[in-house]
Amino acid sequence: MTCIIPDRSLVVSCQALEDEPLHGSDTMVKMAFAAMQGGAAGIRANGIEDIKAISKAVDLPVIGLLKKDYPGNDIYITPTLEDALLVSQAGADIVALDATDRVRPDGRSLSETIGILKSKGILVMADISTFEEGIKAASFGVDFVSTTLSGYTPYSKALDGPDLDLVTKLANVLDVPLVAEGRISTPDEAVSALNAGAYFVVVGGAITRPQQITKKFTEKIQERQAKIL
Ligand SMILES: CC(=O)N[C@H](C=O)[C@@H](O)[C@H](O)[C@H](O)COP(=O)(O)O
Repeated sequence: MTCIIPDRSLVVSCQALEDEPLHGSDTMVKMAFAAMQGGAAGIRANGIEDIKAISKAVDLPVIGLLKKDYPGNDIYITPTLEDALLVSQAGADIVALDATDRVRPDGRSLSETIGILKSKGILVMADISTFEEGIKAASFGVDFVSTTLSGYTPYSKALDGPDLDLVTKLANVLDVPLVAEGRISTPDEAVSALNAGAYFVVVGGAITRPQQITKKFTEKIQERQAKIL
């Protein structure tokens, strides 16, 4: 399969929600530029404005998503077909969507949603949380399966680091590229995910969320203080 994102490469997720200090398309474009200068092969971006701005300004493939809350529903990554179409129209080269085994807010099944997107020639990344969800999403014809939501559904295990077990198991059986995403904090963890069979890795907070990076330092320093006292 020809892929617009090279094998064994790094995609940087440049996202800042409204309540985060770096929120805003100007900042996210700068983050994406910085990622490109560092050698990233692609960008993952959230929200119509950020997707438009980044895909216009940065010459890298963009994996787009739309984080949106629907009252009474837990799905928040590109929850509906309409959201997915908006992401595609905004200029995303690949549309990432929640592909967990949960009821979608628009009442469409996952297979129907994927089927419609594929009939329009849209590349789809399935964000899953378990092995079974990965197998199911692949059978519905997605182009990529990503471990994005492992640890973020009530029925998946929340680990401190990346879910390398899930990466290994899915990479072994899937015919479509398996993407390792979620809690990859160091270059060594990224390499471990590639060694486990990931086609490419997506790294977010460890590169683009300075408040998260700072917290790692302050926590270590506090731990040291606690040992001394
Ligand atoms: C669970 C969820 O909502 N993940 C989101 C998906 O787009 C982003 O907030 C993450 O930053 C992205 O998946 C990369 O992961 P990490 O920031 O851990 O490297």
